Amino acid sequence: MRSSLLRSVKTLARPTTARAYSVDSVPSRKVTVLGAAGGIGQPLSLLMKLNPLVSQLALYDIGGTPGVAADVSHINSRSEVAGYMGDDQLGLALEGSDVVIIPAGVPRKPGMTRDDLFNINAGIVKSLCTAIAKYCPHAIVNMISNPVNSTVPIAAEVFKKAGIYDEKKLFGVTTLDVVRAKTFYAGKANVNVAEVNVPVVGGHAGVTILPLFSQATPKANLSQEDIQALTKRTQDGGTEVVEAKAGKGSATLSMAYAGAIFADACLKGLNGVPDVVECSYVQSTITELPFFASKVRLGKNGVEEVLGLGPLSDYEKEGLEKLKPELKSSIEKGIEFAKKN
Ligand SMILES: NC(=O)C1=CN([C@@H]2O[C@H](COP(=O)(O)OP(=O)(O)OC[C@H]3O[C@@H](n4cnc5c(N)ncnc54)[C@H](O)[C@@H]3O)[C@@H](O)[C@H]2O)C=CC1
Ligand SMILES: O=C([O-])CC(=O)C(=O)O
Repeated sequence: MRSSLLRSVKTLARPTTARAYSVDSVPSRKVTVLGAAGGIGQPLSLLMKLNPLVSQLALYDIGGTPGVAADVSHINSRSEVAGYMGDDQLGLALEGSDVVIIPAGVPRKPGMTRDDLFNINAGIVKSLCTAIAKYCPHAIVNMISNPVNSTVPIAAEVFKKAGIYDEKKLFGVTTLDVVRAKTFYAGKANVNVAEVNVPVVGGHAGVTILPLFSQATPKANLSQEDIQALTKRTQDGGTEVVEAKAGKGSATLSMAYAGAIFADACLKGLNGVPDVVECSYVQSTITELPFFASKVRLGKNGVEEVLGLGPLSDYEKEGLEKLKPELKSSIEKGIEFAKKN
């Protein structure tokens, strides 16, 4: 799927007209980005403009979107781009949308946890999801805003209150954890990164991020010490970027890449492409927790199947038990917030 995105980018990078690929055979799909003028929003908007599965691209933010939309719209690819700014244009941005991607809200600074973003981002996510329920209740939602472990349960509660909740259509985007696990594993195992697959399960914060290196392919004979170091680096990947950016935000470019891969997978699923599987944080029964990230098969209605964990090493079993209390309390915090507010 990563290679197909790269293929799409290569195809579109050639100086061709929009007719170079068969538009007729590809369904019309509207994608809306909420928070499109931000650090993630801008490069994500660029990548979605390069995706030939998108026919309409709506870019919404509280400010700055006319400029981003004008800029991106000059790219000679399939989709028509429109920018929307401020509350009174949110409905227009969302109407008719098939996939809504949400990278809206504040990012971390050094010393902060993702949960420290809760107070500001919970309210932002709640108001955006209220608008989604009103203007595009059947859209697939890709939640990027942190803390994902809580913002996804908030979205679910908002949708339940509005009477439109469909658990098959709500996704917490954990693709960046997979992207990191693949990169770090390939480096350590000295294998071709393009061929690497590593499932990452649990949630999207610290120890709740559980990469399953015992299931990584191609197989490599890494020591237990190496596996533990890779696990820790994957769990701390976001913090590594926050510290390197030294107060100027968190991962934006790698996140835009990861967000574009996940949205592409959702669009492929909607279009009926078979066997589209990605890790995502979804409503789940594979553990006792109501939301959990695991491999998910995507289809015409969103989640087609939540796949199981597969065989775990003792180290991973231990990690799974360790992550449950934190993930449980983040889920409960989100649900409580949405019920009270
Ligand atoms: N799921 C993941 O793996 C990752 C999640 N993130 C999260 O993504 C979020 C965004 O990060 P950045 O783009 O770096 O932040 P940023 O501050 O650069 O951009 C956020 C954008 O959201 C906009 N915004 C704020 N309130 C809004 C509202 N009510 N409606 C629409 N837009 C609104 C802002 O105007 C801004 O343009 C953060 O919460 C961050 O923690 C970041 C990296 C990875
Ligand atoms: O670490 C952060 O705050 C942003 C994030 O979620 C990530 O990079 O994985």
